[in-house]
Amino acid sequence: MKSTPKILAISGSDVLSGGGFQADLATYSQYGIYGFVAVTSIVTVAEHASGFDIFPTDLDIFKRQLDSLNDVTFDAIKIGLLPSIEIADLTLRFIQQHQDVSVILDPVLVFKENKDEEMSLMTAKMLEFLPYVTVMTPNLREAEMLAGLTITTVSDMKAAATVLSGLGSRHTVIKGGSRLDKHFARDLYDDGVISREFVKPIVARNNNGAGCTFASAIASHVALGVSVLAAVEQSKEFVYQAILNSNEYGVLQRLPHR
Ligand SMILES: Nc1ncnc2c1ncn2[C@@H]1O[C@H](COP(=O)(O)OP(=O)(O)O)[C@@H](O)[C@H]1O
Ligand SMILES: Cc1ncc(COP(=O)(O)O)c(C=O)c1O
Repeated sequence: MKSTPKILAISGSDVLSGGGFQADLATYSQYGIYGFVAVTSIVTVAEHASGFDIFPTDLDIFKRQLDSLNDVTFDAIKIGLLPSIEIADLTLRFIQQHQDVSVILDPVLVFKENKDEEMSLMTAKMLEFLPYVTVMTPNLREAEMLAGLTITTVSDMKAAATVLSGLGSRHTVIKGGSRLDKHFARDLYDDGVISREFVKPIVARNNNGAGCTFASAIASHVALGVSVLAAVEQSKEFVYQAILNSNEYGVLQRLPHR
C-alpha cells in the first residue's frame, strides 16, 4: 500500500485560524495528506490600525524545528508567512538542501489587512528563492512588488508573469482575487510557454485565508502526483468552495463533492 503523502508547511500561526498553518493543515486533511508544520511566527489580534501583530519565532527554535525534520521525506513543501529576513534565510537554506522536493511558495508580503506596507527587502529575498521553487502564488500586490510593475488588467498580469518567468519562476500563479475585478476572481497561470486564465465569480463573503488555502491545495495536488496546471485548476475550485462556506473568521476548507 502506498504511504500517506507528507507535506511540510513552513508557515505562521493565525490565532483566528482563517489563514496560516491552521488553514494549511485543514486543507491537507481534506486531501488525506499528513501535514508537518515548522512555525515561522505567531499572529495575534491587536487593537491598532493594522488589526494584528506578528511575533517571529525565536531564530534558534525555528532552526531546531527544521533540524528535527532531517529524516522525513516530504512529497511537497509549502512556504507561507516568513516574518524576517533571518527566518527567510534559514528557510532558503532548508529548501536548497531538499532540491528533489516540489516547493510551493506563497510569498505572503501583503496581507488582506495590510495592503500598502513597504517590504522591499523581503521582496528581493523572495526572488532569491526562485531557483528552488516549483510554483509561486503571489497575489496582485505581491506580483506588482516582485515584478516591479503596476497591474490593473489581465494583460498587465501577463506582463508581470513574463517578468517573473524571466527572473526564474517555473510556474507562476498571479491571484487577481477580489483586487482586479468587481465581478470575477481572475488568476493567471504562466509557465513561460503556456499561459492560462482561471476565473470564478467573486463571492461576497469573508475570504481570509483564501491565499493560504489555495497554495496548500496546489501543494496537495502536486504531492498526490498531479501536474501543476491541473493542480491549479482543481485548487481554484477548492478555494472557491472554501470561500462559499466561509464564516466570520475565515474560509472553511471542504472538498467540492462533500
Ligand atoms: N471574494 C472572492 N471570491 C472568489 N474567489 C476569490 C475571492 N477572493 C479571493 N479569491 C480567490 O482565492 C484565491 C486566493 O486569492 P487572494 O485572496 O487574492 O490571495 P491572498 O490571500 O494571497 O491575498 C485566488 O484563487 C483568488 O482568485
Ligand atoms: C500566519 C498567517 N499567514 C498568512 C496569512 C495570509 O492570509 P491570506 O491567505 O488571507 O492571505 C495570515 C493572515 O491572517 C496569517 O495570519
